Amino acid sequence: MKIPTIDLSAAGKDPELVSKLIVEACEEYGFFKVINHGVPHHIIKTMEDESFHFFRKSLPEKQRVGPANPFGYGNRKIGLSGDTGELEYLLLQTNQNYIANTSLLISNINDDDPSKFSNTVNDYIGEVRRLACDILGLMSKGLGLPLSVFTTLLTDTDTDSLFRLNHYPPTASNNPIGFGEHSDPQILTLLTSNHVPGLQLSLGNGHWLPVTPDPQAFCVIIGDLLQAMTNGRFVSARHRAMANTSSTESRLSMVFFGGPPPQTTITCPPQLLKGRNIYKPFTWADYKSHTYAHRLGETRLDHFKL
Ligand SMILES: O=C(O)CCC(=O)C(=O)O
Ligand SMILES: [Fe+2]
Repeated sequence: MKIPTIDLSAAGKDPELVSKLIVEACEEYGFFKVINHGVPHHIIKTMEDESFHFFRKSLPEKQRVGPANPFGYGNRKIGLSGDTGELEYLLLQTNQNYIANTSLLISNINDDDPSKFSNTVNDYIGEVRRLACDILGLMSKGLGLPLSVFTTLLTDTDTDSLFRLNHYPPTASNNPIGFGEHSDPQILTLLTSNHVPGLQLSLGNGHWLPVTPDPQAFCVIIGDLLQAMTNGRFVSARHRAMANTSSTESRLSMVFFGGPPPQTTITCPPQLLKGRNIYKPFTWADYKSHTYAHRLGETRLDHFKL
């Protein structure tokens, strides 16, 4: 079993081939890596530096940006339904007002330049959103759909995308789990991490495939909404992160979750529908309420099966 790695620079010359490889990876794993993705290295590096700068602050300082209810700084508690893991995180909405306000709160702590964090986050999000749209465009092409069916959901002014910084400090705790098994609820996730390992992909039946960390690559993870919009043809990948057992180094993952405007109806486009619908139509707002009310590890999409 090997995680597919797709060279996006080949899409210029042979978009049909790259689209086909992406569709195959989405059907088989719901998970693949992309390289030569065009996100400049310095944008990723600056985001990583700013993240570590934040996580190095004292606990009471970080807690001023929390609790994550659901947004802001969180420590060990994941979500509001009792899940826990060996990590701390910062979960952010991606709209500019929210980023500006959070950045003020963060920079006030140490009298940092208030625009530093917001500029870094905005630059990063701009790049990963562009990358997410490139990938969604290639998926649509591979599925024979109009190119914009999925991308408009992320470019709409009301797009409900999130950005999450996960910090896994070295831990001697007995809890082996950093971030428990789950699928991401949105459309598409783009994750990059530093070189410390931890991420694992579920192969079903209790088997897990460790994902070799590659700071030059992005992991692309299919979310529940894309599984519903393809009527189950694409699978949302179940994954988890193990606690960081390195003795000295911290693990950092930076995760963009591309989500649609809350009132978007999620259903399979007629051109793609073969046979009958597996899922009843629902809005993203409905799906979020359901998600927040349940445990991380539940197969939340099953609730919307017909
Ligand atoms: O940190 C990781 O590698 C996984 C994090 C994750 O799955 C998430 O934030 O949804
Ligand atoms: Fe995830």
